[in-house]
Amino acid sequence: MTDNNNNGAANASSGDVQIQIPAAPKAEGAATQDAESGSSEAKNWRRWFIVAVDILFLIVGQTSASLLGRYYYSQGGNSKWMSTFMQTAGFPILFFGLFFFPSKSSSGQSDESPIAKTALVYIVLGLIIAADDMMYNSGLHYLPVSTYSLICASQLAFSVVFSYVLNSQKLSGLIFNSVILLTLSDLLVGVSEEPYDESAGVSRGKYLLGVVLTLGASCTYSLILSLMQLAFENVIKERTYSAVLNMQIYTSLVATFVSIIGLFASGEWKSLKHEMDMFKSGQFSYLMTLVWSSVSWQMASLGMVGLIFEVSSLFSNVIGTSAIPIIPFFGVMIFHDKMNNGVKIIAMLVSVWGFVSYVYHHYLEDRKARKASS
Ligand SMILES: Nc1nc2[nH]cnc2c(=O)[nH]1
Repeated sequence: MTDNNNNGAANASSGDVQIQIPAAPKAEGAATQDAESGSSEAKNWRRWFIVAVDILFLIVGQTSASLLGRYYYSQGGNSKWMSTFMQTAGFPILFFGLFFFPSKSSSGQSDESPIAKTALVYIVLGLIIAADDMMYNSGLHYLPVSTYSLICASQLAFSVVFSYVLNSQKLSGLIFNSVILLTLSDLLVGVSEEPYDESAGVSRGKYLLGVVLTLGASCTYSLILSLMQLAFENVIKERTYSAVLNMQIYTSLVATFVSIIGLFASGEWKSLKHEMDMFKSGQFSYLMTLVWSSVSWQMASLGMVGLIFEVSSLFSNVIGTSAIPIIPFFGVMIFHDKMNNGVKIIAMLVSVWGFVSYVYHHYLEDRKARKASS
C-alpha cells in the first residue's frame, strides 16, 4: 500500500513488528524499495495486517466513543471540559504498548530523534488537540445532531487542502471521487438526523457559536492530522511502532493537562459531584461511562495516528469519515432513533462506495510501484 510520499513498510526483526517509513519525503512508490529484498512479500502482508488493525481500532474506538459520549449527555452529563478530558485522559494504558513495541533509539544508530524538537512537536500538537477537542465538544453541546453532522462533513475537504499543501499529497481522480462520496454520505447522515428542536432552549447566539466552533474543529482536526504526518516525516526519526505510541502518549499528556486546567478555571469541577449523583443510571454507571469513553478515545486515536504513520493523514481521515454512517445504526438500536426512510442506509452505501474508491486508488498505486521496481 502506498500513499503519496509517506510510504511505510513493515519490518520484522527478532519476532517483533516494526513499521518503517523513510526519513525524508520520497516520490510515489518509494516503499517498494523494500520489495527488492527477498522477504518483501512477508513484510507486505505484515504491513497490511498492521494497517487492518489500525483501521479496526479507529472504527471500533470512534463508534463506541461517540455512543458513550451521547450516553453521557443523555443521562444528565453536562460538562464540556469533562468530555474534553475524556478524549485524551486514557493515555496511560498505552504505556503497556511500549512493552511490546519498545523504543530502539538507544542503539546509537543515526535514527535518533532530536529531543528538544520532538518535545516541542508534542507540546504544540497537544495544545492544538486540546483546542480541537474543546471546540468539537462545544459544537455538540450547542447544536442539534443534524446540524452538527452536516458541518462535520466539511472535515474531509479541509483534509484534502492541508494534505496537498503540507504533505504534498498527490490527488487522483479516485481520491476526489472518494472524498466527494464520503462528504455526501456524511451530509446524508446529517439530514437523516432529527431536525432542530426549538424547545431545546439554545439561544441564537449560542447556536451561531456552535456553528463556528464545529467548523473550527473540523478545520483544526484536519490540520492536526497533516501536522502529525509532517512531524513523522521530518522530526521523529524513530522508525518503529513506538513512535506512534509516543506521539499518542505525549500529545495526550499535554492535552489532558490543558483540560484539567480548563475544568478548574471554568469552575465546572464544582458541579461534577452533583453530576455524578444525578446521573440517571447511577454513580457506578457514571464512572464506567467516563472510563470506557476514555479507553475508546485512546483506541480511536491510536488507530488514527497509526494510519498517519503507516499510510497518510488523508487516508486516516478517509477511514474515520467513512465509519461515521455506522454510528446512526447503533443510535437506532441503542437510543431507538428513527430510521428516517432509509436515508441512513443510503448514507452507509455511499460511504462504502467512497471507501472502496480510495482503497482501489491504493491498489493501483501499489501495483504501479511494484511494476516500476521489478
Ligand atoms: N474535530 C474533530 N475532532 C475529533 N476528535 C476526535 N475525533 C474527531 C473528529 O472526527 N473531528
